[in-house]
Amino acid sequence: MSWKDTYQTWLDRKDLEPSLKRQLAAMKDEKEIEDAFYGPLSFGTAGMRGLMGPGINRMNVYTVRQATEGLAQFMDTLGDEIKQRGVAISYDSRHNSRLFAHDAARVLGAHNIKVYIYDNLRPTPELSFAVRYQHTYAGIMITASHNPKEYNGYKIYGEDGGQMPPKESDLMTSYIRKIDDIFDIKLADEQAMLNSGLETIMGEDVDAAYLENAKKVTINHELAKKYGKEMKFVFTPLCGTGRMLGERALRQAGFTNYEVEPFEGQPNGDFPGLEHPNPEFPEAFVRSEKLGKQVNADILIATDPDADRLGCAIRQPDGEYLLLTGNQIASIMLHYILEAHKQAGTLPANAAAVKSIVSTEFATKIAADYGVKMINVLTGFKWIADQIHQYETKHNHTFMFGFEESFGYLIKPFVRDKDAIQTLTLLAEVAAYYRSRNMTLYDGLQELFQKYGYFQEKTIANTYAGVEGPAKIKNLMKKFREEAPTHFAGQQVVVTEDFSNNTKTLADGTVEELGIPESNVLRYVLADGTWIAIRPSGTEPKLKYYIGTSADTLVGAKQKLADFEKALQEFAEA
Ligand SMILES: O=P([O-])(O)O[C@H]1O[C@H](COP(=O)(O)O)[C@@H](O)[C@H](O)[C@H]1O
Ligand SMILES: [Mg+2]
Repeated sequence: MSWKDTYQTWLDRKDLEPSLKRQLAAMKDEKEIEDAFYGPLSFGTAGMRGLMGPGINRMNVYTVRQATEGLAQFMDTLGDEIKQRGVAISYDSRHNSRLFAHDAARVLGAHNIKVYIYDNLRPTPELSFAVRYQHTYAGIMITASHNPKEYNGYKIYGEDGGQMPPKESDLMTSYIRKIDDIFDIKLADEQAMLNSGLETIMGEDVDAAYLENAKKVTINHELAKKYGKEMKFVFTPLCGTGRMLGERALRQAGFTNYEVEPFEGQPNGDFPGLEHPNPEFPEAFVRSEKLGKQVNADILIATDPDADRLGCAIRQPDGEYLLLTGNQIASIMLHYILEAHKQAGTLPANAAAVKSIVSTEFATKIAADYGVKMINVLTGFKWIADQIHQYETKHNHTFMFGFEESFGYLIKPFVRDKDAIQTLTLLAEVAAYYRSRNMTLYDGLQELFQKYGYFQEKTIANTYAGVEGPAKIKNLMKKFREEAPTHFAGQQVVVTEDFSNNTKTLADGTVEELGIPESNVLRYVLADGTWIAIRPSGTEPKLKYYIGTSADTLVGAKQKLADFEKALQEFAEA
């Protein structure tokens, strides 16, 4: 069916959900209509994500029901035991998240599949936790994470509590694609589901169980006791889900000297004043910085709307706040975890940490210093969860920490996705650790730079929206592959890794295998150790460039980063 035909079938539906009907009637721009109807939403790095509105390439009740119907039909083939184990569901503060979550519950109910759903919004990591806690077969999280307010999304989890890896999500997609009439998906009555016990509401019971597990994050209880009250934080959950669990976790860990940014402490799907409610961006700290200066806070901490990402700004000697990168936050935390365990004599001999291939080598160097193995995986926290699963089955490593440059970290594996709630308490402990040494987090970072080298990284994400977007991104990837650069800013490319065909090509032409699942990623290693990676985002219409470099001085490293960025842009635009 052409996009025009699909559009017509939507126009013809008399019973279309009223708000979608109004929006459809108001759509006049042909490009916009084509974009909404040209093809179905795909499953990317973190499930399905897109603009809300009418159309098959949009998040709305019909596409949510369709995705859930695919999951339900797949679970039908697995038998009653799996269906009784059921599916856990959570949702964030976005518009329609609650509605989509309950619609998903009703679709599952129509297939006689058990549902566990939260009584109110809850963070993504608590959904991952619920899958494991309730032993469900799958999980659904309704969120578009840190995307602008017009977006929503659908993350799907497997029974280990990790987001579904591509093999399973491709299988799911094949079931979803087989559904021809998205307007004819059966919905059960939720009251009847509740009465019969097919649906269970989760709330304080699961929160309490999560918080009990969260106690394991603390390594040195003395630090919070001695220094917890001396340090001042500002915490902003950016109008999302992070506040309730975040505050409880912080308090139980002994950190009570904090303020919650009052406006952003309230869940609000409009995210007023936050075009991107993303702790990666300075705009996320505008309100908390103001409050921070008033109350003289040492640290500002922001969690994204589904509370899986965390960003932080630290007070510098001049009184201004410095926004740390995800790579820096991760490196500081990894160093603390390893150092604290070493001091306590509890660092396991088979300790391992996991990071994505586009994350900093600063952490690799720190891990090596403690004799800890660093394992690299593809982008997507599901790959970190997959490693943890492997360690458990093979008993070969003890998981110490996992992270991605995109502000995602996991400390204890009772959750199998990035977890900003755990991170909140650990970061507070790290700050207390430096306080115990009469230092700030800022001083701590400088100390690590001096010891391991001045590492600097940058992620550049260029947007290619609309119908032509995917082709533009594809052409740029093709250009890098076909006109393979030999140098960037005067440095020779000594290794070219193409993850799409599992090859690692050395300067002398020797080809080796990468041994990582295939993915559309290119990565270059230069003669001076700098690395550059390029990949299309799986969550937004963007092409992402990542650069990581290091030098003996901060100024030197920043200069190198700027030179490589310029060379990369010049090559892409030539
Ligand atoms: O958006 P979130 O916080 O759910 O995070 C999601 O997207 C990030 C960026 O992915 P991409 O570069 O493909 O856009 C991934 O690193 C992360 O694993 C995934 O859960
Ligand atoms: Mg998020």
